[in-house]
Amino acid sequence: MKQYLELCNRIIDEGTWIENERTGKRCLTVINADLVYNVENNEFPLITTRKSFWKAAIAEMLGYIRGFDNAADFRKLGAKTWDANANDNLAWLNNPHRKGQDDMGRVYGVQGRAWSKPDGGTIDQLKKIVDNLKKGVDDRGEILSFYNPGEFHMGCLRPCMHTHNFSLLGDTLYLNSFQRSCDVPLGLNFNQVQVFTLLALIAQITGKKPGQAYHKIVNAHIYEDQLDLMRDVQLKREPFGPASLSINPDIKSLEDLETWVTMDDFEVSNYQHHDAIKYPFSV
Ligand SMILES: Nc1nc(=O)c2c([nH]1)NC[C@@H]1CN(c3ccc(C(=O)N[C@@H](CCC(=O)O)C(=O)O)cc3)CN21
Ligand SMILES: O=c1ccn([C@H]2C[C@H](O)[C@@H](COP(=O)(O)O)O2)c(=O)[nH]1
Repeated sequence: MKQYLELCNRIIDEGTWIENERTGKRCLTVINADLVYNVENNEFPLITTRKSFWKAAIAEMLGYIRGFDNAADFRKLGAKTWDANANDNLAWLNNPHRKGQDDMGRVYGVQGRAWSKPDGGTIDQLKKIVDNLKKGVDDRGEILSFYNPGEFHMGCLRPCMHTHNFSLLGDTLYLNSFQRSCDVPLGLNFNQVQVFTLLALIAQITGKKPGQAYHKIVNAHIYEDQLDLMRDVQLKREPFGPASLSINPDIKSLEDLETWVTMDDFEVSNYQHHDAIKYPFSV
């Protein structure tokens, strides 16, 4: 929580106003932030200075693991987060690659599970990583990358958290996650939960101990219409202590994650929080 608050304060104290053409809004922006999550001790990085809808964040991550390309599938799991980007963005609505209502195109999980090879067929990056880690192998390239510039024109949004790089030291699993662009009031609240949970889940299904997760953010911003709520409401509140996450121990394989897992398989304890804040969302 401390590192989140420090980043928010840093943006407010030192940020530069930058025009953003895609959304038509100005963003108060800083470059580079490094966050660390202690998965080993189960210090779940939930924001306490407002209510965090952590189940939707995990649902979104599970949808990426499953390779979803449709906002309706995310909704069924419990995340409404892709509705606007799939259905309310004019550039995407007019894109000939859009397959209809709720289609997101070739984004995130599609790249992670079915990256198109120029010579035909697809690559399942996540399955390769899980198979290797299960065998105790780290080939120094255990990388899940959603960033495929050759297919940006076939998706509704370029991935923000675009690369997850796993490492094994003995039987401890580490994760470095890279994010190019971060909506700190809305997106980061979710992304922190996702980085933590991704390491916890992959460690669980590969039989490894989770260590630390390192989260690198390049462009960290607050949109102009979010600034007052962040500065005058959220940052005026006193944070509470950390929560912890429990994951159903029956989840033992990638196939389990792909088939029967729901949000009922995740529970949070000791989550004390202030009231929800409704931040404006920019499409
Ligand atoms: N401008 C922008 N910010 C983002 O954070 C973002 C995008 N666009 N586009 C792609 C995804 C979608 N994400 C989202 C979308 C919506 C919420 C959101 O509305 N959160 C609310 C309510 C959540 C709920 O009720 O489930 C929140 O209070 O956290 C969060 C992240 C993160 N990403
Ligand atoms: O997981 C996510 C996904 C998206 N965001 C934010 C970051 C930006 O505010 C927008 C994406 O806009 P770009 O113009 O493509 O950078 O979505 C996030 O914080 N986390």
